[in-house]
Amino acid sequence: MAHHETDVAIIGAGTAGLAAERSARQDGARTLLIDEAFRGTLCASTGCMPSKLLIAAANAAYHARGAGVFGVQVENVAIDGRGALERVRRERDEFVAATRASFEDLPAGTCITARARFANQNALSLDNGDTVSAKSIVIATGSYASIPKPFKGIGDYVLTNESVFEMQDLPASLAVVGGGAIGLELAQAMSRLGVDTVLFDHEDTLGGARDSDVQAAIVEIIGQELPLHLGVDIAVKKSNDRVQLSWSGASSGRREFDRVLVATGRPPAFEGLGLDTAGLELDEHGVPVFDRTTMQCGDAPIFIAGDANANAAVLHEASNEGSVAGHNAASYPSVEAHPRTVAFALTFTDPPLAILGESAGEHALTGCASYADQGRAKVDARAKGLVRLYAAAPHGRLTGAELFCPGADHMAHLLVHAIQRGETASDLLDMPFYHPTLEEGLKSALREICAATSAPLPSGRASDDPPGA
Ligand SMILES: Cc1cc2nc3c(=O)[nH]c(=O)nc-3n(C[C@H](O)[C@H](O)[C@H](O)COP(=O)(O)OP(=O)(O)OC[C@H]3O[C@@H](n4cnc5c(N)ncnc54)[C@H](O)[C@@H]3O)c2cc1C
Ligand SMILES: NC(=O)c1ccc[n+]([C@@H]2O[C@H](COP(=O)([O-])OP(=O)(O)OC[C@H]3O[C@@H](n4cnc5c(N)ncnc54)[C@H](O)[C@@H]3O)[C@@H](O)[C@H]2O)c1
Repeated sequence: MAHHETDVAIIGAGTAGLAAERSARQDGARTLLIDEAFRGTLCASTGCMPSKLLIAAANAAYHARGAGVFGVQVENVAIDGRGALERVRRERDEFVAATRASFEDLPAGTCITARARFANQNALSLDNGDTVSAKSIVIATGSYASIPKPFKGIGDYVLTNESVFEMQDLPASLAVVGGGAIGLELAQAMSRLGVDTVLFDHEDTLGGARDSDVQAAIVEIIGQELPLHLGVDIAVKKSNDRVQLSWSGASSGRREFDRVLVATGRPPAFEGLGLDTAGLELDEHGVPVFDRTTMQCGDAPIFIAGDANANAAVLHEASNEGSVAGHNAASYPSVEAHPRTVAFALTFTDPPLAILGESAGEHALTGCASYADQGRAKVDARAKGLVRLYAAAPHGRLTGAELFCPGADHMAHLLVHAIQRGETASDLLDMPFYHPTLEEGLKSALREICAATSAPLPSGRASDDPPGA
């Protein structure tokens, strides 16, 4: 049992906590990084990286099967489920090892392996018996996979992002419950890997898209690959060696599956943290009320970053928030506001879904481009989906976008950077676009916005596209 005194104590060594520790230390603070296990970040171990590795395998299978359209015959495409999952884990383990190696680079004595609990606003008690006093504390405890009650009673047959990548082989059939980012990505990947997959959601929307045309496109395009049951209530029970789902609502039915993957949201991980003893104001979901520009909880010497604040649960936000939290924790009671970057979320389906900036809103000017007939997309035999751009009158300053089309993961960067720089549709059209590319497809949406504003099409630039653009 030891007592530790420090300037900044950080609870949680994930992406947010590591960024917080680094920035507080760079500001000259003494730091302590407390984690229950130092397993490596969620992103590397059970999040971004293994999911993208599984998607890569799935897309390899999909493209091999689809090569016939180009006159390339690939016979007998077979999925080695064990091999696919082994590669996921092998590559994933390298990402995890790199994260773990970064713990070892921290100054000696920085890391404490224990679960932390608030004793008061400046003190923590650890489950190894140690105590910590700190001038300020950063909460970076991440999130956990919530499992709705009915699914809790069926043991190992229920998978989450924590167990799905540990399977030794692919199941023959899989129910995916929850059509958010995790459910959509993994359902499509499993289906492409030959698993008989069905996706369920109690809402009638998928992937968090706010635009009804984009929603309709997601349902149509993903629905061509696997059955979707949206707007349904689901009951579940174990049935011999399988799981039986019954659903009712917008559709109804009953079916047995080998496994069920639950992806119904990830609330903040606050269990045992003693937030009540920290004297913080909590919102209706039990999350400390905090300032998005300083990451400070009220006026307390406590800061919160990453999935723990349930605000923007994606990696680059966890990293930036951690950096701001660490900086302000080090300088507390003086804190500095850092403007947020434009909201940016990608879901790595095929085609990918990108949601940027503000939603359309009542007064937004909108521009639409279909990718069902877009030149480069047709060349690549992946012509589907659409783009919706939003802009503010009177000049057509870009404010947001939703893309569900080939290349959306890359084109979204171009657009989100333009939004953050305050550029107009006309400004973007003044830039060169190469032919034939997916980016060219954005021009018709940008022109639509220009046509509705006082900002003219840039002079000296083509107002039409060549055939095949
Ligand atoms: C399947 C999946 C796929 C994803 N894909 C993407 C993607 O492609 N792109 C993207 O941008 N984002 C993606 N995300 C989201 C992204 O992974 C998270 O937003 C990000 O990793 C959160 O980082 P964090 O630091 O907040 O949490 P974590 O990395 O989870 O860190 C929290 C740490 O806190 C520790 N901890 C918790 N409670 C305590 C306590 N009381 N005491 C001590 N330690 C504690 C935990 O052990 C853990 O190490 C994905 C998430 C999932 C689940
Ligand atoms: N590509 C990425 O960046 C990426 C990938 C995966 C996850 N993530 C992050 O992880 C977070 C969590 O992902 P998620 O997909 O678990 O959550 P989510 O909140 O995005 O989606 C949960 C879905 O489950 C549905 N749902 C909830 N309870 C249900 C029930 N009882 N029955 C049926 N459906 C139910 C909801 O309607 C919703 O569609 C996301 O918010 C995202 O920020 C990001």
